[in-house]
Amino acid sequence: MKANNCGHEWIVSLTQQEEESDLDTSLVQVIYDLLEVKNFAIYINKHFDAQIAAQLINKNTTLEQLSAEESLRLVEKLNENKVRITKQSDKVITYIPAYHFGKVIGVIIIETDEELPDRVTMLAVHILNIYANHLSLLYKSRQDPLTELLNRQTFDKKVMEIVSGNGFLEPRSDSKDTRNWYLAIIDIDHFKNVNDNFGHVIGDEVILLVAQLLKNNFRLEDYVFRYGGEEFAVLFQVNSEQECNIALDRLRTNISQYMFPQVGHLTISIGFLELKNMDTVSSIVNQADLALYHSKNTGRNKVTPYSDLDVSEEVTTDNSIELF
Ligand SMILES: Nc1nc2c(ncn2[C@@H]2O[C@H](COP(=O)(O)OP(=O)(O)OP(=O)(O)O)[C@@H](O)[C@H]2O)c(=O)[nH]1
Repeated sequence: MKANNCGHEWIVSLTQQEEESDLDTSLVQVIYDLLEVKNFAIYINKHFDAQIAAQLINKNTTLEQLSAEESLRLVEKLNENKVRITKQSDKVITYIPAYHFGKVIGVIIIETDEELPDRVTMLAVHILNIYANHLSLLYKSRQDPLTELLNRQTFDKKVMEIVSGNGFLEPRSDSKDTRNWYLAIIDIDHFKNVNDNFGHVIGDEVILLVAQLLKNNFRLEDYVFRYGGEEFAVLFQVNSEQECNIALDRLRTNISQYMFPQVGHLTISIGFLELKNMDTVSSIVNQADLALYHSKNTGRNKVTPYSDLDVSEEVTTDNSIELF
């Protein structure tokens, strides 16, 4: 895709993307067209969070890949300089930062024989700005407005991406061992009483506080969703079902000990399962749901693994039935 001098076609190509992965593909193509060299690597922090390492967008780069620590350090360094150029033997390395609201959220590293013309560097800066703005819009469209957790539409997509092995969610980079993906469905117990006794505004505040407690109890790279009104879902990686049970039980205890303003103490019920050998989002959710119902039906304030259920009578054979 060639562009005229102002890069109009490139801007159109970036801003028409509705999926993050398509936006990334478009950025890689645009940068390639602009530079006319293949020796570049694009690192972007998709979480807009300085504590999380920027991830490599063009995985087939010919440049040596940075570790998480190196990319964190590089992004931090670029906060002090706009574009940075270094010379290494006969190579020129150009670092072009990607900004979002004044914060560096990523970088393009380019290796060339000669210094890049100023016009090319400036166009790359502008393209990265447009990319970052569009990325942030897509990011916001995936969030629930009250809690800023990921929304239900994003949940379906992410589960599908995990079980289809499309690699949208990568294995945790700091672990050598194999971690598996788990889904937990979490529901506030007797939440109707909160609304009835304290009103919907306090009810909303409770939902917001539970959302924050959930976020605090999981890692930044885990995915926490507002699944429905007072229902939440979490996709996260751990080594074993036992480890998963311990983590979720810790969350259950933390919430039961938390003093909600005006309302006092509340509890949550949880059902969870490992994501494996399952093909539809609804079958996965149905199973997590059955485990959650078990927690509800056996006294609430509990964590139930789906694998603990005697499912012979309970599992529906019709995957189209949503139990939520
Ligand atoms: N304030 C507020 N309430 C909501 C929201 N979404 C759903 N609800 C309320 O959440 C309540 C859910 O009630 P139920 O499904 O009966 O469940 P529960 O009272 O939590 O009881 P158990 O789940 O059986 O422990 C209903 O009263 C809904 O109106 C929301 O966004 N804000």
